Amino acid sequence: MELLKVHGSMNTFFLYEGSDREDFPQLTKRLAALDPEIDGLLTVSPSIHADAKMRVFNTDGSEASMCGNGLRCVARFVCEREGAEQAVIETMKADLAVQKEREVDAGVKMYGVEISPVSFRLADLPMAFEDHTEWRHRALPFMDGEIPFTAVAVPNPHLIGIVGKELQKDPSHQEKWAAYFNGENPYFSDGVNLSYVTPIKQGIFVRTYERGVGFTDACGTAMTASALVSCLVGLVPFGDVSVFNPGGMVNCSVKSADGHYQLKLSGNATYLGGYRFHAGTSLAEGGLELVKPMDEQPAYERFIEKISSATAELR
Ligand SMILES: N[C@@H](CCC[C@H](N)C(=O)O)C(=O)O
Repeated sequence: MELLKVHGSMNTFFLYEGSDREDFPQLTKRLAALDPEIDGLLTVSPSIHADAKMRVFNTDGSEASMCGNGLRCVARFVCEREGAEQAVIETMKADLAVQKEREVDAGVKMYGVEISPVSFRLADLPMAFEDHTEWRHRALPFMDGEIPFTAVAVPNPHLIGIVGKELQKDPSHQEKWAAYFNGENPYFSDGVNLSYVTPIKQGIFVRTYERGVGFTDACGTAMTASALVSCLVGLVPFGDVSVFNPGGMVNCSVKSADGHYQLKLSGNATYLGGYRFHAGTSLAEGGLELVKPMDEQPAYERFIEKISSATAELR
C-alpha cells in the first residue's frame, strides 16, 4: 500500500488514496504503532458529487467528522491531482470548499479550507450538563479553577478554555481534564478535543489535547474554533486571526453575518515523503518503508524559525 506522509502545522498524517473498503481503524492503529510521529490517517476516495471524499481516523482508530489541518493536505493532494486551484471535498457532515493560496514563505505550500458547520448546541457535540443547551464562556462548576469554557462543534466537538500564561506553560491541568473527558465520564459521551487559548501580542496561542490522540502540535478545527471564541469574547477583533500553536502558525478568518459564522483556516500543507506499508499479521508486525524522500520540511522549519519570537513569552 502506497502512503504519503503529510503535515499541517506539524499535525502529521499518512494520506491514503484508494477504495473505502479497507479496515481503516485497524490500519491507523498499525501505522501509529510503526510511526509514533503521526496523529492519524487521512483517506481520499471518489465522491459522487464532490471532487473527492476525505475521512479522518485518530491514532486510537476512532473516526472523526472533520480535520482542519488534514483537509489542507487533502486539498493540496486533490488540487495537484486535478491541476486545479480549488476544489470541493466531501467530509462526513459537509462538502467543504478548499483553495490554493499564496506562499507566505518560499517553498511552503499554502491552502485555505472552509470549516463548517458550526454549532453551539450541546446536543451537537454531544455534551450533557444538567439541562443546559449551550455553554459559553463560563467556568464549569464540576472542574477546578475559574477558566471560562465554551463548547462548540465545527462539527467535531471542542471545549475551549481561555487561560493565562501560567496554565499555558504547565499543561498538567489540561492533560488531567482531557484524559478524564476522553474516558468514562458523564459529560462527553463521545469524548472532546480540549484546547487552552492564551492571547498574545500577535493574536492567540492554542494548545490542544485531541480526542483519540493526546497532545498534538496543532489541531486545525480547534484553532479555528478558538479563533471564533476569541472573537466572540472580545480577545481579538473579527476578521483575520493569527493563531500560533506548538507546531507553527495559521490564519483563521472569522466572519459573522445574521448569527451565522463563516470560518476559513489557512496554513501550510507540507509533504514529508512517500511510504510503502507492508501488512503483517499482528499490530506490531508489518513495516513502513520510505520509498520517495521529499525535501519540503527545511523550508517549513525556516518559516517556524521566523515566527518563533511571537511565542517566546510562553516558553
Ligand atoms: N487534528 C484535527 C482533528 C482530528 C480529529 C479530532 N481528534 C477529533 O476526534 O475530533 C484537525 O486538524 O482538526
